[in-house]
Amino acid sequence: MPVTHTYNEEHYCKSKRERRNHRMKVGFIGTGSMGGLLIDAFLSSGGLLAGDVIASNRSPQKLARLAQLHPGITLAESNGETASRSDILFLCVKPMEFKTLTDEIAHCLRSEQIVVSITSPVQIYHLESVLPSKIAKIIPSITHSVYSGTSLCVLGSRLEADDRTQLLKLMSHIGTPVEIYEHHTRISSDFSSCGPAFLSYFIERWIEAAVEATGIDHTLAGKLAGEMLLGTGKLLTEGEFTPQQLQDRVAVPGGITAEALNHLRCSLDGVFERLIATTHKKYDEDVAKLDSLFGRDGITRRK
Ligand SMILES: NC(=O)C1=CN([C@@H]2O[C@H](COP(=O)(O)OP(=O)(O)OC[C@H]3O[C@@H](n4cnc5c(N)ncnc54)[C@H](O)[C@@H]3O)[C@@H](O)[C@H]2O)C=CC1
Ligand SMILES: O=C(O)[C@@H]1CCC=N1
Repeated sequence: MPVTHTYNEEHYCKSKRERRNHRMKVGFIGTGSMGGLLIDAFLSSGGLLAGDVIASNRSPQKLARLAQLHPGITLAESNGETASRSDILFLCVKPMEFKTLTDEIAHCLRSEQIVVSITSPVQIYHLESVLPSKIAKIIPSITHSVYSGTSLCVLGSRLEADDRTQLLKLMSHIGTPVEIYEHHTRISSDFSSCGPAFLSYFIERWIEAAVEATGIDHTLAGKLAGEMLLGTGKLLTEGEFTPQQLQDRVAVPGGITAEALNHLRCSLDGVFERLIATTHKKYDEDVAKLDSLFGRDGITRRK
């Protein structure tokens, strides 16, 4: 998307006092599934007001729909406009779309702005090598649409203590921000971001088997499973149970749960090792492609 506007930068050159009073503008480039969900969640949670949000997207139809849902947000005419007017800028496009986007917006960004990638394989070093701004990676989760789950935060070298506070405070409106090492991004997002899909698959197969074996109503089984997951989640967080403690508590020795757990132990042997190998293989492939797109030469990769 070409930059079609030149901006009056006066807004960004205010005195410190004026800047303190200035409401933060948060930009979103890419308003698809995740960008749209983040905007919805920030606005409905009260974390942001519509006037704080500026957004752009490759397809204008999605932007128009967003504006209908959230009157008062600013629809930028270009990614350059979103970039230049944001204090915090979320890049919500897919990994292989990052290089084209950063090429487009690099000249619109400044050193005091914070740019956040929401996708796991894009590394802090990729973005620090091509953008002048402070860089963070925050991997969100679909669970944020119900103000739940963890957002995984990796903070780049240019962020200062105030930036960290500001980002964590913003994310705390829609979930629980957790700082992680960048080299644990993949395994952490296996749980927090992919987990809802993995567990839903497990539940779906269980429900299908239950319907087939017993004729229980599908919707009822879904309700039982969902409520059970919610309660289990609460016990593992607020209830301070460990997974092992929960099993011990439910599985009476010699009882039905204990017998079924023995079956699961055998049947699931190796499943999670293979799951982790699968996500990490795909991640490594994506990082390698991004290294090539961003020009690996000259980039110092931090482990
Ligand atoms: N789905 C999930 O639960 C999670 C997804 N993510 C990550 O979020 C990223 C985005 O995923 P989705 O939102 O599902 O993808 P999506 O395809 O629904 O949304 C991407 C949006 O970006 C727009 N776009 C692409 N290039 C653009 C450009 N140059 N300028 C402006 N707009 C552009 C597209 O038109 C589209 O609307 C992915 O990298 C994914 O890994 C991260 C955490 C969780
Ligand atoms: O980039 C990622 O790792 C996220 C997690 C779920 C989908 N995409």
